[in-house]
Amino acid sequence: TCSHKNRYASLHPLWQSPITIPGGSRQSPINIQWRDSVYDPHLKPLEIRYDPASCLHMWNNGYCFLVEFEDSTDKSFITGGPLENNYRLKQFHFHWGAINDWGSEHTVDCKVFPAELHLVHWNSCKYSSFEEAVMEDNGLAVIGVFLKIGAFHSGLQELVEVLPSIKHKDMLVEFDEFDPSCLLPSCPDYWTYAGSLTTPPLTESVTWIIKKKPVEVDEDQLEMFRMLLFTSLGEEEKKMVDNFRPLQPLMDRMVRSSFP
Ligand SMILES: COCCCN1C=C(N)c2cc(S(N)(=O)=O)sc2S1(=O)=O
Ligand SMILES: [Zn+2]
Repeated sequence: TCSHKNRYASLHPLWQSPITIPGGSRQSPINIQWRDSVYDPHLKPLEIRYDPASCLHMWNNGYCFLVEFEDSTDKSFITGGPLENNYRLKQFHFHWGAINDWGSEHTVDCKVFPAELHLVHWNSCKYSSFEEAVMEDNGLAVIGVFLKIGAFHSGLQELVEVLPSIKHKDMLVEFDEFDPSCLLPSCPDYWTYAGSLTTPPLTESVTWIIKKKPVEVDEDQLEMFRMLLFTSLGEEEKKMVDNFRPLQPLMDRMVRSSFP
């Protein structure tokens, strides 16, 4: 197991006692042990089709900030990769730390990244709504992208500039014409495994697709995430940081790689 540095010391009440759900056999996040992952030559390339016009708004839900998409039709979706069907984009959000030494949910060979992007999609072929898909096997597909400190990211800057307007829990702002594919690395390589939501309801309905290559953002951009608050206007201010779940046991799961 990875050394549990004091990155778990100051977690959001949600994760003070890492909630383990009774009978959970495929919980997320996990440490991806590169040498234990199995190359699967049958994995297809992931196809990503996002329409910037389907972007609706950005809001602070008291745990992270998220950008939500109009999902009444297959305007923005993914298919291919490990997926049997089309999965419609519902929202994307991030997890990050109080400092750059930690923040990601998944780790690779116990390496922690300062932040992690999650693009949440639901199986619009098998289910008629996101709410239904969240509870069902193979209902969701989440793409995970690691963030590392490096060059300024012009696409991310469009999000960063809006953060001050959603500083407090439940604040929402209109946001449109944003194409989240600008947040993905150009390298197609990924790992995939069967897992769960990393926040309540922790349902075991997620096909995880974790990109091998991180994207670079600069430290001022990541520092802007930390100006957000978990708390509502008028409450005692609590900075929105360390909103990641502790690592969960792999149990008898296999992690497949799309690359040899
Ligand atoms: C009916 O909706 C129930 C709420 C479920 N959702 C809320 C989250 N916090 C959430 C976290 C997710 S994560 N961190 O596992 O990607 S995906 C996801 S979500 O599927 O969008
Ligand atoms: Zn997430």
